[in-house]
Amino acid sequence: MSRSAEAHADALSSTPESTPEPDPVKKEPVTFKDIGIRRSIYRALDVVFPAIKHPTETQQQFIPAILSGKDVLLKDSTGSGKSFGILLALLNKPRSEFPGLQSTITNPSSITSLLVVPHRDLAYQFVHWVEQLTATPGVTSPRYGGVVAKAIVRDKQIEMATRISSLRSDPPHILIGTPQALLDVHNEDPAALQLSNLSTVVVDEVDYLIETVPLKSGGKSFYKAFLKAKKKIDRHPSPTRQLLDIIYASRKNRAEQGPTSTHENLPQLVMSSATLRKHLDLFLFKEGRWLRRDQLVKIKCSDKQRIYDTGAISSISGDILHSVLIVAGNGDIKNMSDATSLPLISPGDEPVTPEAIFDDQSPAIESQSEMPRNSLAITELVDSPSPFNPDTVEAIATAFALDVPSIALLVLPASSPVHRAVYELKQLGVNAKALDLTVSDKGRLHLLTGGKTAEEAPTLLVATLASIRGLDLPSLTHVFIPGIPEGPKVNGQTIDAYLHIAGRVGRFGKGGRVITVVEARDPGGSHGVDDEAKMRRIFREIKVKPVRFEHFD
Ligand SMILES: Nc1ncnc2c1ncn2[C@@H]1O[C@H](COP(=O)(O)OP(=O)(O)OP(=O)(O)O)[C@@H](O)[C@H]1O
Repeated sequence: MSRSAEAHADALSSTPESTPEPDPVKKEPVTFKDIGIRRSIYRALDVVFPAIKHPTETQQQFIPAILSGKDVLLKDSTGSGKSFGILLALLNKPRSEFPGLQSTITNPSSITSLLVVPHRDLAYQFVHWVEQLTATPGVTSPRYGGVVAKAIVRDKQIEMATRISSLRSDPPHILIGTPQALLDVHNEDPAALQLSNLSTVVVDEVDYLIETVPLKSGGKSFYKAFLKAKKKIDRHPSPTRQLLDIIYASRKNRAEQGPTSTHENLPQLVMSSATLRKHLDLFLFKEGRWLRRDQLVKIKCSDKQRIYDTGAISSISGDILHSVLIVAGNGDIKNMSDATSLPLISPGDEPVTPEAIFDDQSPAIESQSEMPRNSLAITELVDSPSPFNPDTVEAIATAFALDVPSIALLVLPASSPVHRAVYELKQLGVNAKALDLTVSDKGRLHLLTGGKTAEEAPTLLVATLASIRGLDLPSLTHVFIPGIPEGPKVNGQTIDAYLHIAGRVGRFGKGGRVITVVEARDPGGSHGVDDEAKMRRIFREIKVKPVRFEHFD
């Protein structure tokens, strides 16, 4: 890496909690070269991603930090270039040597970085970015020494033995995998992942992959619930926790015995998400102990989120319009009562401070499982009762028909039957498909590059939250959410879920629309607070003014 990048990273590490002031002397925009990215990569960027001209503010901070070998804890809004920037940093690293070559490994190359992601579509997105960048002449320099990236995900089609032999014969420079798939390989053949020789470990969407129990002050009953939840997690740690415990076992053991050594030969650790709550932060240091406190750069660029007088919430990306449709059960579909077509921020409203959200300490224990693909036969679909409210499905189909030009995404609650929703939407004439980037190269290319296939009717992709985190689908314009995301209660988990779902649109200068469809309910009825009021609370928390969806009353 260049000296300037090194100096930059050192400066960051000396003030780990703060964002460094921009250099007042340098007026020219910072380039990828300035932050230590090597020539072949920034030239490939010019060719393959011509819109990516300069590193974003966050990338200017975390790329040099990663290149300098520091540990990094990164939080910035969805679509701010975290994943892409991390990948550039990993590509930039030289390939590690494999010490003490083992006779069983035929290729002397070693795995330099391990990138842990929550679901397989995100793994394929990373591989796709690598393929695009390295297809450019000059980028696949001999320094990679073989395969640049490979994905390891749970896949019934690929035998474990095949996976392992592929890793052993052609270990990639960057191994991208879902936690359970990686753990499966490790359990079968501990040497295949080369965990003891890694230079970098990245956990993307870390708050999803490492479960923690919020520390909320409260009465005895809360404390009891807290202890119970904590015990459960400790007894059954997520695959990501297990993997990190294996990789950083020596650091953890030493920490239990006394002060940590800064000279351990363990990989740097990078953790990233758009939402990182305090209890995870605390856990990472107090109990996880995988990170090195004295070698840590913390980057939290939350101040870039702004509200516009359109009512949209935005990062450095485009505006996102938020609407809520209420279905009444008699065929009525209307906008939520206080949505406005000329939204204004009232003078008393403070500018958005997502730190308030960051500090929220609400129960948030998500399922850590890798989402199995729903693959029910059509007959089973028809015979089983629908778990969906038909009015909600109809409202989504109508809104889709009226407003979506090309591609929209419907994000169902965790463990909802995706194929059932696809089936029901198709019955209403919607060109619905389960989101699956593995289906075909053509389909993947279409989705990941935003390419248009003019002959195809507008498409509604259907997925669950577990399989859309971090995904970047450039041609997406609309996101639909049936009901309170990860409801029924509104807490920190709900708000994070909404932010991650909404964040699939409005990325890097593009606009987008998020439409939540909720049922009208009697507030005094058995459900207590109605869903419209819950949506109002979510919008208050994220400082968003809902706007009317103009096709309805
Ligand atoms: N420096 C840049 N300039 C312009 N576009 C960029 C830049 N870096 C990344 N992008 C583009 O921004 C989009 C979002 O990037 P990315 O997926 O890395 O965001 P993210 O912060 O990881 O989002 P999420 O929190 O949802 O995972 C991608 O299409 C990527 O190509």
